[in-house]
Amino acid sequence: MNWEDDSAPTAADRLVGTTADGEDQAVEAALRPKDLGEFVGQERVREQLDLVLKAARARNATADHVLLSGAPGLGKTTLSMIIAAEMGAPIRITSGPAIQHAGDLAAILSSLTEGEVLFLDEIHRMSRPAEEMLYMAMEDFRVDVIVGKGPGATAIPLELPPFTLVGATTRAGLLPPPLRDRFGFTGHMEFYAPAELERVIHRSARLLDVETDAEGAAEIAGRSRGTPRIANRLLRRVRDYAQVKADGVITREIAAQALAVYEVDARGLDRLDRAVLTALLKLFGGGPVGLSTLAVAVGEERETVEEVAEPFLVREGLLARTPRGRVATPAAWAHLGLEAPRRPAGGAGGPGLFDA
Ligand SMILES: Nc1ncnc2c1ncn2[C@@H]1O[C@H](COP(=O)(O)OP(=O)(O)OP(=O)(O)O)[C@@H](O)[C@H]1O
Repeated sequence: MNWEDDSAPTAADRLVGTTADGEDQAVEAALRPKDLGEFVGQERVREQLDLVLKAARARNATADHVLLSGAPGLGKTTLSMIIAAEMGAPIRITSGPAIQHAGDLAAILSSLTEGEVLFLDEIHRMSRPAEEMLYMAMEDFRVDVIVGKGPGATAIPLELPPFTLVGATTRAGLLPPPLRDRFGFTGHMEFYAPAELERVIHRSARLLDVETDAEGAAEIAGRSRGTPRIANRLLRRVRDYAQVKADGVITREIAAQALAVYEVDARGLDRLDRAVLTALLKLFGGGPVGLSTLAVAVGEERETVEEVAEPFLVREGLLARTPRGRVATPAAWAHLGLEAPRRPAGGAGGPGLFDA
């Protein structure tokens, strides 16, 4: 396999992408943990949430509104379903972008039943008027429905049954403070440690009826970028490989071979990530180089490099964004098996950013 193939890498349909495609959605439903006990990792959020829910149950009350923040695929939807299950309540699922008008939200809110959980994904992308309606609904369980237009418009108050709003966002910082303050509990979801992802993989393998040994699960976990959604997706691709090329059992060797075919390397970098790093190292000597130049070099849009490839490379400590441009770290050279050039200390170009 040739990682440095010339053809342009593409961001579409990434095996290590964080959004769920059609296949993911179908399988994810079957793989979702059903209660807090089954939910792997996120110890602090789980423990705090457990208290919130137990206390609400003891008071025979509806649970406080919950805000879950964190990257896609870390389990926010799963946790909202668990909250409903633990409260013995039904759940309604919608998302910020689906609520364009305050009327859309009023229709949903007015049809909720007592104690129901309303899961609002991407809550930071809701329209302003809907957001303002939500303030009152969360606090007073009441909305004002505006009837008519202009000077003749009247507000008709509508009582709502008590409900629990579970808001999810990848960008907690984008939420206006009045909205953030109305949540009784905020849980921040962290990326998962490899050992936690191994547990996710063993659990999913059991549910999918695939035999996986400890080392096989560890190999997949190490390439899953701290994200259960990616771990589950890689597991399914490795399962295919194990069935077609071997006896169906996932070992370290089989997992490594399978993921080499899919171009996901030992650290979870895919073709696009590697193309960006390779260009940075080989064409620009490790940088600094401007984002636009780097994007042209890999034949991608600026936004793709900045929003799709870079966040993980930065998180992994392979690339740094500096005021002078993108710079590779020593770990990047080591990861691609290349030797960093020695820069003359204090020479013409000034001292290298990572000179000893
Ligand atoms: N803690 C966990 N334990 C076991 N499986 C998990 C855990 N968290 C997530 N998963 C699995 O990962 C997949 C994605 O989870 P989920 O849909 O809840 O993520 P999300 O954070 O809501 O993503 P998005 O922001 O894209 O909606 C699901 O199949 C779920 O079963």
